Amino acid sequence: MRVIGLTGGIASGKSTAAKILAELGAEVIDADQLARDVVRPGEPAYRAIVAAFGTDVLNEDGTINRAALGAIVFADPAARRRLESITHPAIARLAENSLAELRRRGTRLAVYMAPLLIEAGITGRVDEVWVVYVDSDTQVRRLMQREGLSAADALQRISSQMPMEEKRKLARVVIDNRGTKADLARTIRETWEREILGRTGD
Ligand SMILES: CC(C)(COP(=O)(O)OP(=O)(O)OC[C@H]1O[C@@H](n2cnc3c(N)ncnc32)[C@H](O)[C@@H]1O)[C@@H](O)C(=O)NCCC(=O)NCCS
Ligand SMILES: Nc1ncnc2c1ncn2[C@@H]1O[C@H](COP(=O)(O)OP(=O)(O)OP(=O)(O)O)[C@@H](O)[C@H]1O
Repeated sequence: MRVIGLTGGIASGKSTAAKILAELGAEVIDADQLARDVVRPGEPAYRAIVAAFGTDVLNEDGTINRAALGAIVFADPAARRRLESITHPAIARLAENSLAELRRRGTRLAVYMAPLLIEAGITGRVDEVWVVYVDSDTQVRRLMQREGLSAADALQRISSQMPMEEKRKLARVVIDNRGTKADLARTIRETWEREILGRTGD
């Protein structure tokens, strides 16, 4: 099974790109979804978060208040690293399980979509890295639009990740998402034809 690690900055268009890849036939594993799964009440990571950050980061129903936790960790790198030290090992375990299950089913092509693929040092677990790229003005604009954040908050989130210009240097494939969504769909179809259909002998 070939495993593509799909990454890029926050709001670069990874989820949009992954949806198109899934339509073309790839099996997609989404690290952001795994990050939600590992912090469900009752999970070890949930208990560790409450021990580290207190009950202020909980909703009334006991689930994690993601906006409250996000406000803490995106403003404080030490707190963010603390949260990552709790969640990342659990996310990595679930990702390995999902990949193993896909292998058992005889899947040919899997996409592991992870915003922190490079920062978390897990590029070694995928066969190649694809980066979805946008310039920083576009990134800030789309992030503000999607989350209803101020420019300052959007920039704070972006600066908690490796700069896109550095990420793109580490990629086998750079998917340019500065254009429209239709442009993105066309770029991905072309990439699929070149990188997937064109390399079936691998
Ligand atoms: C901080 C949290 C609670 C915010 O939740 P929220 O629902 O607002 O955002 P969501 O999880 O959908 O993430 C949105 C985007 O934020 C960025 N992001 C998330 N966590 C981080 C982080 N630790 N460092 C830098 N960027 C991050 C990613 O680009 C991600 O796609 C949540 O992101 C979280 O638990 N993060 C820690 C786990 C993690 O590292 N997740 C990334 C996937 S490996
Ligand atoms: N080419 C495009 N033109 C206009 N808007 C776009 C384009 N591509 C994506 N978007 C929008 O930009 C936002 C970010 O895209 P998306 O959610 O796919 O990014 P992401 O990289 O998965 O983000 P995150 O890291 O936060 O999970 C979304 O609101 C999406 O609809």
